[in-house]
Amino acid sequence: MGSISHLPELGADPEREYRLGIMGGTFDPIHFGHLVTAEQAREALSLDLVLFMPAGSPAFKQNSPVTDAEDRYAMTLLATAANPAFDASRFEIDREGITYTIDTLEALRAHYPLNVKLYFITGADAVLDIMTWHDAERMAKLATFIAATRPGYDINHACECIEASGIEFNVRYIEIPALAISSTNIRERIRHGKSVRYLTSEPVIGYIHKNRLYNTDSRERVDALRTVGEG
Ligand SMILES: Nc1ncnc2c1ncn2[C@@H]1O[C@H](COP(=O)(O)OP(=O)(O)OP(=O)(O)O)[C@@H](O)[C@H]1O
Ligand SMILES: O=C(O)c1ccc[n+]([C@@H]2O[C@H](COP(=O)([O-])O)[C@@H](O)[C@H]2O)c1
Repeated sequence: MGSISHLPELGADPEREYRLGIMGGTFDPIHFGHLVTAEQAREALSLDLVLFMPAGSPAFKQNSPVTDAEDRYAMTLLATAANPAFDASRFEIDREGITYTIDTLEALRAHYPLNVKLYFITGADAVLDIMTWHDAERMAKLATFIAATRPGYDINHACECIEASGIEFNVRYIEIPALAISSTNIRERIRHGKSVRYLTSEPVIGYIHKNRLYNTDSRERVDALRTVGEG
């Protein structure tokens, strides 16, 4: 499974409880919806730190093309750099195979002493199907799930689905300022030459343009190279 390198120190004082937030996502690209969600969760649950964890090979996106993990990690690093309570982790992108949250939570649990509590942050869409995630019952024992409201998704419905599953998830629901931003929409806008300013941070936008991510040009370039390679 591999160890988690470069992890921040937490849990040194055995008399104190520490709270570690994990913001998991594909982050293709990371945007202000992710950052607001993490920051509001940090404040609402008094988290000591939020670790942004780009998924290496997202379990539910096996049939969709996903941008190279190094690019998604670089953008995550750029977007989180200015917040002292945020950190970006390579753990899931350095792991081989399909990325399952259970593997990450088990590794974090083994790494930190028990006075460090784990909080996995999700939006209302992702939390809706946590009962179908790999090894959901074991996962439910390792972390509290923070479910944040997201425009277009019904948090009450998510709540009902989780209850109906019969798995005893510990879920905390939080209301956050609504930002109807998605990575899909950002990718679409770039493909059509539209502005993505104020949907994600300037350094992320700079990185996208410098590396020609998401635009038709780069897609055509990849296809052309593939054709040459095959020919
Ligand atoms: N605007 C938002 N408000 C609240 N939560 C969000 C928002 N965007 C994403 N999230 C949450 O962040 C986590 C990671 O999301 P992800 O990286 O898949 O972004 P996405 O915008 O949903 O991407 P895509 O459009 O490619 O599916 C998920 O738990 C998701 O619910
Ligand atoms: O472990 C699983 O089976 C699993 C299935 C779907 C999603 N997840 C995690 O949920 C987070 C959001 O996923 P996504 O695909 O919406 O970006 C991310 O950390 C994923 O690794 C995890």
